[in-house]
Amino acid sequence: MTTDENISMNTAAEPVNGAKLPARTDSRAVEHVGPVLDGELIDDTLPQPRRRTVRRRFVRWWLHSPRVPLWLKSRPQAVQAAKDAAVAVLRSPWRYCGAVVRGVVVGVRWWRLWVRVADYRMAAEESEKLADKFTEIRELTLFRWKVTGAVFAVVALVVAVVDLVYGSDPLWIAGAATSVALAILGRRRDGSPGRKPALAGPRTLTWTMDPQVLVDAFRDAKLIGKDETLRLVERATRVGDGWAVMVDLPATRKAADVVKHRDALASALAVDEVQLIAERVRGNGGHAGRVSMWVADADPYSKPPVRTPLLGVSRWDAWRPVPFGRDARDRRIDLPLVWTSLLVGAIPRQGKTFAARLAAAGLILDAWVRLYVADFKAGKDWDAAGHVAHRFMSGDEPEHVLALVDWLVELVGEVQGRFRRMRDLDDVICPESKVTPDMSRDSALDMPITAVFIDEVQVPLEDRTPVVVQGKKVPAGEYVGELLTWLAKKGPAAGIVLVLATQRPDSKTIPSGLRAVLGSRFALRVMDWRDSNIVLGEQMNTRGFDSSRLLPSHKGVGILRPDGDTAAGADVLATTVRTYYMPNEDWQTICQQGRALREAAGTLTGHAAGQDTRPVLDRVAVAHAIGSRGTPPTVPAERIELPEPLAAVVDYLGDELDEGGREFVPTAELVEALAVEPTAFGRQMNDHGCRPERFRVPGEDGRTKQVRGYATADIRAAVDAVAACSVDPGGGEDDP
Ligand SMILES: Nc1ncnc2c1ncn2[C@@H]1O[C@H](COP(=O)(O)OP(=O)(O)OP(=O)(O)O)[C@@H](O)[C@H]1O
Repeated sequence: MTTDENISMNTAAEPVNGAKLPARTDSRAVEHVGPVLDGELIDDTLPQPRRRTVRRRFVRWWLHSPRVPLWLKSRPQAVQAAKDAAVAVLRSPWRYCGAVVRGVVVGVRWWRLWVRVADYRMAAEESEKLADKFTEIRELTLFRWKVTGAVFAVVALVVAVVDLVYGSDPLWIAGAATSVALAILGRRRDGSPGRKPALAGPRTLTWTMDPQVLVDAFRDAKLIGKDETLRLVERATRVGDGWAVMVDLPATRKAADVVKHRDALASALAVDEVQLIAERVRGNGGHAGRVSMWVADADPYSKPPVRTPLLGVSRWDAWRPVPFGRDARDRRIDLPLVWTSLLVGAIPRQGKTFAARLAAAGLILDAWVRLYVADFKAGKDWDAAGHVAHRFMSGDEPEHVLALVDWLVELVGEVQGRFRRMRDLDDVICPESKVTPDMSRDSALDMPITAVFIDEVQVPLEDRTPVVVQGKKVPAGEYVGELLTWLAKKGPAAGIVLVLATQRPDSKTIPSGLRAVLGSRFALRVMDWRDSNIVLGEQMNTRGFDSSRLLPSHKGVGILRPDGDTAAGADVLATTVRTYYMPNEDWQTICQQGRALREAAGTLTGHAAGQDTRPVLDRVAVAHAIGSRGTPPTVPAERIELPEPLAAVVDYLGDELDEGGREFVPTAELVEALAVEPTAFGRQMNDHGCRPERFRVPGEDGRTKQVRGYATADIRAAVDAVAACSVDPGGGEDDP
């Protein structure tokens, strides 16, 4: 580390996050810093070069050589191979007997054809000369019968003689040799017609023993061609309550197609499609044609639901993915929430609220998380959250929608404030323009993770109550959509987590702009594939993920498309998950625990602390942030009465006042149009904060000239300021 003499390390810097951080300050005093050492940072977590010994080279070759069988490389594969061998040995007597019987049948069939001179007879028939050749064929048949009788007689004689002379031992040996010959004759051969037995019992188990059945299933499902075959990468092994196998498809066949046509494969394997999990193996160990399959013994979701593990924990770190549910293979699926947002969609009574509450539970158990909960279902489901939430409301009236608009405006202002403050923080505390775990827990910085839960978000999004936004009436729902889109886009980096649940995941209700910026999606059962795509994303049904195919009885089961890694793997696009079961009493316990944690940490604020403050609305800042609309006075338009001459100016300008319309309007034009006295008009406009400015405009002769006038942005701000003053004092309360 080198140092500049004019700069010293101020060891008495203010403590940040409990630790003293060195801060650089200018100082004229020269401070001795001891010897100056020069060094280099080495990251010893990276793979370091190792000496290549003969043993290492051999081990490397052994592990990578395609000539060494897989069961000699991996312990689980060896165990499975031993099990398969034991099963094969136990089954061998039956298989042998079966082969001998088939050999006898094949032999007898062959003999019948020979004795009836079938080939000659057929040829004669085909050339329509059977009548001519009849005598000849008959003689030959008689002769062959005689040969057969003679052979039998000779064999019987030989058996009798051998028995008399040498005893029964040679006969046993001959019998054994004959049975081997018959078993070879009757062995199962690919493509031998009439020799492939119909499979009895569940095919699920058969393919684990006989890979040929798996190949046939792939062929039947038209995932590979008639002449193509599969390569087993890993033989079938027992994993959880099912069987797992990894296969390589023939060249040019795609694993994505197998995932897409899982239903056909499930049918070919005679299992329900919920029992079959097919995933493309990605990354280093995989390629575009490698598929990992897992087939459950029974419907994995018919088991009783599992309670959330959060019940047993005393606290949770919101930065850790929250336990969300379990997949069919019973792997735990955790959902990362910070730095992303979540959309939950389903038809009624499928477990949306339960899923959203699971996400909330993890955040509630972190005392540093600030919660905004808006329950437009207006039921009891979210009531317990009122004990921990900074802002809470439950209801589905227009006044609740207007209150939500105020919350969102407050949050947009909050996000902007956080970005401004982050810009001023040094690189040690804030390395990027993103909230870090330490920052979120530093009360001096006041940037806690802020989670916004909106249940039945379609209610505010469809609300038609007109609100005046920058002098123009817009439906409240449209404005909520814009604010949510902005928050979902910019909020995550500033520590805002949006969780939206909707009963109507259709394209009209959830604006496409909003959907596009919601990082994580969870689709429980919906009516058709279009709705499923709206929640999960475009074309997801063609990639094999369609939540309309989930069964109605599978409550809490949905397709999760996470924004980040899950236990199913970082490269897995989506997984079917059954959420943990968290009934109301567990939810209440968690909320009480969250309250106790907040009381202990001194972070209980707002509604939960009995201080329902009005949202802080920085309308001008929001106007700049949202861009398209400007400042949002969240009161119904008809309730606003603009004073003169502002009302006349707004009327006169109409749509031209909108952003994207005129930039300024000359004073002379207004005076003439409104027929007002110029000095009084100027004074009244000044009272509303509109001061005339000089603007350069091109004149009729082509030259630029200066004109006095008003900026339309100033007029818009004046309108919004009046609207803000006319907000009904009860209209913005948190819990109306
Ligand atoms: N993981 C789960 N395991 C088992 N049952 C569940 C699970 N999640 C939800 N359920 C059941 O599904 C029912 C409906 O859940 P929930 O109230 O969350 O549905 P919803 O989709 O929010 O319904 P609505 O649209 O009517 O508000 C619950 O009463 C619960 O019994």
